Amino acid sequence: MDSVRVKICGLTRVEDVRAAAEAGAAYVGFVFFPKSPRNVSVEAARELALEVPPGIAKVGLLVDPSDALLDEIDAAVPLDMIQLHGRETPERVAEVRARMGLPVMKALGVSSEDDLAKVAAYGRVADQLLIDAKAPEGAELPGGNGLAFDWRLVQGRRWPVPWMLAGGLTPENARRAVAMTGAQQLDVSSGVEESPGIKDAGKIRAFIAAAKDGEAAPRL
Ligand SMILES: O=C(O)c1ccccc1NCC(=O)[C@H](O)[C@H](O)COP(=O)(O)O
Repeated sequence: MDSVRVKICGLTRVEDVRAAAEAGAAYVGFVFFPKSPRNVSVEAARELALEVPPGIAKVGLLVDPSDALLDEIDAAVPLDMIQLHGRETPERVAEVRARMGLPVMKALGVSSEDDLAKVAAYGRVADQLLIDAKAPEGAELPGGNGLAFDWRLVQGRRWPVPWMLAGGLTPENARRAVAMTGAQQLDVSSGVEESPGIKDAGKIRAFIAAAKDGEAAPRL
């Protein structure tokens, strides 16, 4: 079995990019969402992206982006993947994918079985799915809230494309998350922070070690 792959999302500092790379992250994420404490400007994202060693995928996270913003990012930031974390329709996912010429990961917020009905439609247009906890009603942020959903909802499920588990993951629960859901990819943001937008190198290391260890654990 391949090793579990981890995405460290919401990086804002060069030292955090280095910590993620040294710890063995497979993906790093940059958030373009002004209301987020993890928001980075296009210029800052470019600087951070240039620090990422080859072999680690650089993901740009956007929420219902305009074409103008996509074009600005495309011109300046060397990304490998786009993550769409808003209310993008399957048609818009396909448009963004074509416009950027990059693979797209579509985030789906989950709180009940009904939310998983969208998997088939998005699986036809997205390259990957990010299965995250649904943001609470009225929340400022559509993701990065440190909330988990009931992992039993994804146990034993077959997926049309590769997927990542997200939402409320921490160094303490990452091993169990892998063992329980069979996820081969985990995405984390607030669970490896010392404060919003500021990552903790020790937590990043502990998270990635726990995620990889989960693979060897008996399935729960
Ligand atoms: O992290 C943010 O600030 C953010 C803002 C707007 C949309 C999405 C955002 N984060 C999404 C992520 O990819 C997170 O890693 C994912 O939701 C899990 O977050 P957490 O529960 O904090 O680990």
